[in-house]
Amino acid sequence: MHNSTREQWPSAGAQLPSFYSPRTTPPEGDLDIDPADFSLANRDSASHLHRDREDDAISTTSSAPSRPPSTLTQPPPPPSLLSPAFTPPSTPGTATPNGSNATPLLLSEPRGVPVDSSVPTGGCGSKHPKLLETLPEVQCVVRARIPTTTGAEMFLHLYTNNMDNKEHLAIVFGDSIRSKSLDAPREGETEMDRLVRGAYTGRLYPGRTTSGMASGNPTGALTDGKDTDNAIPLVRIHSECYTGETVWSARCDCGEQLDEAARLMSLPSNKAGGIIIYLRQEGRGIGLGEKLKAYNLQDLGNDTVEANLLLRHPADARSYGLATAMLLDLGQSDIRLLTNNPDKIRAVEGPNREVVVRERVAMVPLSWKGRGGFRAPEVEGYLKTKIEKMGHMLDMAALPR
Ligand SMILES: Nc1nc2c(ncn2[C@@H]2O[C@H](COP(=O)(O)OP(=O)(O)OP(=O)(O)O)[C@@H](O)[C@H]2O)c(=O)[nH]1
Repeated sequence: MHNSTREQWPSAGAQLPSFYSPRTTPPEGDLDIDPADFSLANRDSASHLHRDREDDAISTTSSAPSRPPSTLTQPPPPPSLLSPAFTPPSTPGTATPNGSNATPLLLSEPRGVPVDSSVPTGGCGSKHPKLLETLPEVQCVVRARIPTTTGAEMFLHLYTNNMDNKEHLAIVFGDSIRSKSLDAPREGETEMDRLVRGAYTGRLYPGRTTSGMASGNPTGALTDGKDTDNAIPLVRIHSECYTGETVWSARCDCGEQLDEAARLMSLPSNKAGGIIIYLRQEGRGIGLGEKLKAYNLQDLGNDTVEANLLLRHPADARSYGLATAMLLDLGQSDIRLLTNNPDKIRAVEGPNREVVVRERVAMVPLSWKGRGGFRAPEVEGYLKTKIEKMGHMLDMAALPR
């Protein structure tokens, strides 16, 4: 009944939120987009070649999964639709430090800006997300080594929890980060059981029979999961996006963000390792079916926030308690967070700041930096709405030239 009401929305004008006023022009007009900017014929072949070489350099020195080649070899964009004017001026924490002169930006570790969510000027926005009073319980039930197509290796950790029935994931780069719940001995289990569920040290090889951690305390890894020099690992909290990660959607940059996070965490200079917490909250928590309806509403002239609200969903229906609990299980109470989303910073810290975000590392779209990425009117509108309506901290003016 509820659903059918939603589906009849176009003729049910009386049910629209009071703020809703249909656009009279398509969004392309609003954004002043010239479709020719996106045509193949308009590409600059010289800069195209230059970027191909740059991408080659990345693949030999760093190793992270990447999008299909076609998304990496586009020319630099004409002046972006997203100008610095869209970014709120002097928002604390929006600055993106330049890469060092000595190390090429692509190969250097990303720089972060210090943030402190406990003070209003701490660079975490002004909103106070509603947090659960207690953190959910999580358990890592299995992990496995995943060699990736570019040579990087990571350990995929699969979690269960007491809040929902979904399989949330932690993608872990580096050897020093371990899950406490995975490593804890289980009653009655054999060494083979431990090997099969991934609770071992080092690597598996044919014929191996011992986990290397019979005492429940893995040799060669610190129990607090921290690297020896106490460096703070890079963390990305990523929400599932089937369209952007699997079916090549150019409506959002989710796939590119996932790849870029993996690339940064795989850099040899990133000694502290990295974690991508992959949460199963598709479509900012509204699910794939509802997100596809939102896409249709976007094609009818609404932005991403308006489309959610028209479907009677909040602009963002996500929560991050599971991410907090998973980070704690992985031994991380201080992190550097890769995000532009101020709500995410405070939310991932948990109700009692169980995890503290020490630095924010900006997630700048690759096409803004003139090194690959992709452009499309839809993703430009998506990013514009994030900045204008959701307070995302992106500052074109601070980018290195
Ligand atoms: N409802 C809705 N969800 C979308 C749309 N486009 C992408 N998403 C979802 O947005 C989520 C991606 O958000 P994140 O990658 O966590 O990024 P973010 O919170 O916006 O901020 P960053 O950390 O700065 O990237 C995924 O769950 C996508 O499925 C859309 O048009 N509508």
